[in-house]
This record gives sequence, structure tokens and C-alpha cells, in this order.
Amino acid sequence: MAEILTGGQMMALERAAMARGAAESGVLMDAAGRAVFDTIFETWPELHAAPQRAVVLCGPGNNGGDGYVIARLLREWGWEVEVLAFGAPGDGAADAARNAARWHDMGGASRALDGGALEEALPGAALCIDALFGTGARALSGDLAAWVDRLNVLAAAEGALKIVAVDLPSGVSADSGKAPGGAVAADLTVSFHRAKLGHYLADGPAAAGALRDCPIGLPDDPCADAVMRIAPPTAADLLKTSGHKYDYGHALILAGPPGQGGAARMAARGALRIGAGLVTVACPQRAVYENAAQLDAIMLRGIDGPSGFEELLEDARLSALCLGPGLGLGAITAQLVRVALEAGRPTVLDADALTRFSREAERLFDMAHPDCVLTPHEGEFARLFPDLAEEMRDAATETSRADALRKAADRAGCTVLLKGPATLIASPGGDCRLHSALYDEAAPWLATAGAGDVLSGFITGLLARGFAPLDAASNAVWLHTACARNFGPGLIAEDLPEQLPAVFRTL
Ligand SMILES: NC(=O)C1=CN([C@@H]2O[C@H](COP(=O)(O)OP(=O)(O)OC[C@H]3O[C@@H](n4cnc5c(N)ncnc54)[C@H](O)[C@@H]3O)[C@@H](O)[C@H]2O)[C@@H](O)CC1
Ligand SMILES: Nc1ncnc2c1ncn2[C@@H]1O[C@H](COP(=O)(O)OP(=O)(O)O)[C@@H](O)[C@H]1O
Ligand SMILES: [K+]
Repeated sequence: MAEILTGGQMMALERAAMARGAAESGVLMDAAGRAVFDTIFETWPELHAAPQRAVVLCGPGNNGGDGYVIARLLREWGWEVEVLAFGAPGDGAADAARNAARWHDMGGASRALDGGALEEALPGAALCIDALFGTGARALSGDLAAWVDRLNVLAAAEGALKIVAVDLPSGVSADSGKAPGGAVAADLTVSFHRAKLGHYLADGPAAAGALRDCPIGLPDDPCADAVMRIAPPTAADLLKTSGHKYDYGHALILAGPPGQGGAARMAARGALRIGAGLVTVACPQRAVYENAAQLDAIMLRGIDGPSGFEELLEDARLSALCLGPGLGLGAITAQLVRVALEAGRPTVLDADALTRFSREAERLFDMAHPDCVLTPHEGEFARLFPDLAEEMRDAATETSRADALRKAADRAGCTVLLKGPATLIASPGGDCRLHSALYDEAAPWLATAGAGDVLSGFITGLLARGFAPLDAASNAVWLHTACARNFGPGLIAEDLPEQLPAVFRTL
């Protein structure tokens, strides 16, 4: 699993490597500039053959230093290059100052960045390099915000102009992805060594365009508290090898009143396809006929309320539970959740099982145990953790979704999965993972009713098989997007479980 870093973690990593002589700052800057230069031509080979005109926006820090390196490389390749500088490299940016001096010594054109300079320089240019700010960025304001706004308007009008952001689109926070003062709208962002959280969160993905992550010669030192990017599961992790159906667990999905069983049935289908040995839907007696008409490989049990559920749970072979999809918001839902949590078995709580506790989240957290997984979407998260949702949304705080989710997992005492194009999963104690359905892995057609119910079923199926909560959630969310991408546009939730066999064959 690859790390996704904050700006501070990246800086600490660089400093540690330099301090022990494993990296040298000037060499890193040259490598960073070279990485952007190479990536531009890999992305647009037509620019490699025919040098044109480029505008390089350089800020006062090391991001600006990278810009001066890129300006030099482009000029040496035959491009006509002009630097628009926002301030001169300041203290603490010695390598940037050295590269700026080198640019001026070679006769490179440069003038101060302002609105007029942009109006003059951009028309007819083929490339604009955004090397204003990287991991050291603060929110844009004042003239600078207005100039970046103007840059985006001019670039949109110049159809062929490509904007390439160095490390991060300027204006985007490396930690939270927030850009309250606006940000450069790039076509391509080239990040160094590791992707940053800001590439995946809040305003980051829209500003970054495409994302490429390039090595710059830093050693692969681990970063203890980094958010980890979820890696594809392996066949060895997931595929059945031998044994009895009971070796793969028995998942129990609770369904709600008549007419509302679809969500639970889709979750059940997901649990079965992902490899639980057996799956049972338990529903109120009056909903048995409806469910029986729709289920074959999935077993069905009618139960009489919470006491019937308690009786059912006397079967110790039921190895994971799922409550929430289509369960309803009545008082009985809270009672069923209580019974489920008292049973102490791996349990997924989603949808109505979360919303039911909106005004009494503490009651839910008191009952939750470490083998639970809560799978809220943004609205459900806000109902359970209103203060954290507010911190997450507030453009003025640096709180990222990852920070807020870690706090949520600690508060709930169990794994919490927050859904979205970038899905985050946190467990108590600080473990946090991210799954991206952005950039080259986008699956916007997953935004369809019932997709979340299937995800709950996937997680429950893996819990039933014995996966630990964080691993069950991680594998499930990866497979969920893989299923969506395998099907493509036009997907509806029912299609998701049916894609699993094809996805398994690719592992
Ligand atoms: N040795 C290193 O440290 C390396 C750094 N690299 C580059 O350096 C970047 C980080 O450099 P720095 O830490 O110098 O930080 P930045 O260059 O990202 O920005 C810091 C500078 O910009 C100013 N600034 C930030 N936001 C502003 C705003 N909204 N309005 C006005 N001024 C603002 C700050 O006052 C400071 O002078 C990375 O993103 C990467 O591009 C790479 O060259 C690799 C090596
Ligand atoms: N734009 C998007 N790109 C990728 N995945 C998405 C996007 N929007 C939503 N999803 C995913 O689709 C699912 C929707 O779940 P949810 O909101 O609970 O829907 P429902 O309650 O209808 O099942 C989640 O897994 C979420 O991560
Ligand atoms: K930048």
C-alpha cells in the first residue's frame, strides 16, 4: 500500500533524508524539474517534436525553484520561455535562488507576475507551468487570487493551452485539499515522491486535472502515521481454495417492512458473491412472501421483532451481521441494532441503522465494539458527527476528511468508512486508508441508488469470512469500484455483485 502524505510529512521525510546524507536538496530540485519536463512530453508527445512558447509562473519558495529548473530545461529544448515571478526566492529557498540566478544568467526572460503580464503572455502560449506554491501553500487572497482567477479564464479561452501544476495546483492545501481562495485549474499535476492528501480531497481533484506521481530520488522511508492508499487485493487474499461452505462464514442481513426489501436483498447478493459461504436475509414475518419471491441462493428467515432476532442469533455460526439498508427509521430499528451489538459479532451498520441514531449518536457509540464497521455517506456522517462534519466542510479550518474521520473512529470505537469519490476508512488508534475513484480510476456512474447497499453487503461478506474490519472494508471498497469500472456507464446497483466473478478473474 502506498502512502499519501501531508505537506508536513513530506517535508519531514525530505529533511530526514538530507540530514543523513541520503538526499541533497539541489539534486532533488533538479530531479523534480526534470520529472515535470519529462511528464509533459510523455503526456503530450506532440509538444516534444515542435517546441513552442511557454509561460512559467514562479513563486518565492522551492516550488518556484522547480519552476526555474523547468524554464531552463524547456529553453534548452528550444522553447521560447518567459517567467512571471511572484516575488523573488526568499530566505530558506537557497536552491530556488540558485536556479533563479541561473535562469537570469542564461538570459532567460522574466518579469513580475500581475494581471497585465498574464494578459500579454498567455495568448498563443502552448504551456503554462504553475510553480507558484506547492506543499507550502496558504489560501490565495487579494491580488493573487484575482490573478489566478484571470489565469483560469484566459486559459479556458485559449483552447490549446495546457496548464501543468508543479506538485500541487497553487491554492490547494496539501493537507486538506481545500482552496477557499480559489486555485489554478490545471490539466496535469505532477507530484513528487508521493501523492499528497490534497490531491484527493475537497477541491484538489477538480483543480489537479490529471495526476502523475514521480520519483525524485528520495529513499523509500516509511512514514508512520501516513494515510495509506488501498492496494488491489490479491487472489490469495480472496479466492476460495478448499473447505466447507461454513469455513467461509454465514452472513445475516436484516431486511425491513414489506415493499422496502430491495436494499437488503442487494446487500445479501453482494455478500454471497464476495464469497460468504452462506447468506440469510431475516425480515419481519409479513415481508416473507415478498422476499421469498425474489431470493433463491440466499436463505430467508421471518423473525418476530427484536426477540425473534435474539433467538436467531443463538446460532453461533452466523459470523457477520448487516443492519441498515431498507431497515426503516422506526423504534424497532434501534432495538434491532442493540440486539446485534450485544451479540458482539462483526457487524456492518449502514443507512437507516445510522440515521436512526441521529440525535443520540453517543448511545450508538456506547454499544459499538471494535468489530463494527459504520459506513456513512456524507449526510449520515454529518448526522452522527455534526461537529466533525462542520470542521471538515469549513474552508477556514485545515481539518481534512482524513483528520475528521480518524477522530470519528476514535469516538465511535470502531471502523468508520466515509463514502465518496475518495472513500476514507479509519479505525480507532489512527489507522486511516484512502481509496480513490478519481483520475484514471474514476467511476462516476457509481453515484446510483443502492450502490452503498451493495458495498455494505460486500463488507459483511468479507467480515463473515473472517477478515478484520479494516481489511474487510478496504478490500470491499476496492472491489466495489472495480466492479463499477468493469461494467462502465449505465451501471445500476444490481449490476455490481454480478461483476465480481469477472473482477476476481483479473486478480
Ligand atoms: N528540497 C526541497 O525542499 C524540495 C522541494 N521541492 C518543491 O518545494 C515545494 C515546497 O517548497 P516550500 O516549502 O518552499 O513551499 P512553497 O514553495 O510551496 O511555498 C512557500 C512560499 O510561498 C509563500 N506562499 C505560500 N502561499 C502563499 C499565498 N497564498 N500567498 C502568498 N505567498 C504564499 C510562502 O510565504 C513561502 O515563501 C514542494 O511543493 C516542491 O515543489 C522540490 O524541489 C523537491 C525538493
Ligand atoms: N462520483 C463518485 N465516484 C465514485 N464513487 C462514488 C461517487 N459517488 C458515490 N460513489 C460511491 O457510491 C456509493 C453510494 O453509496 P450511498 O451514498 O450509500 O448510496 P445508496 O444509499 O443509494 O446505496 C458509495 O460507495 C460511494 O463511495
Ligand atoms: K504549484
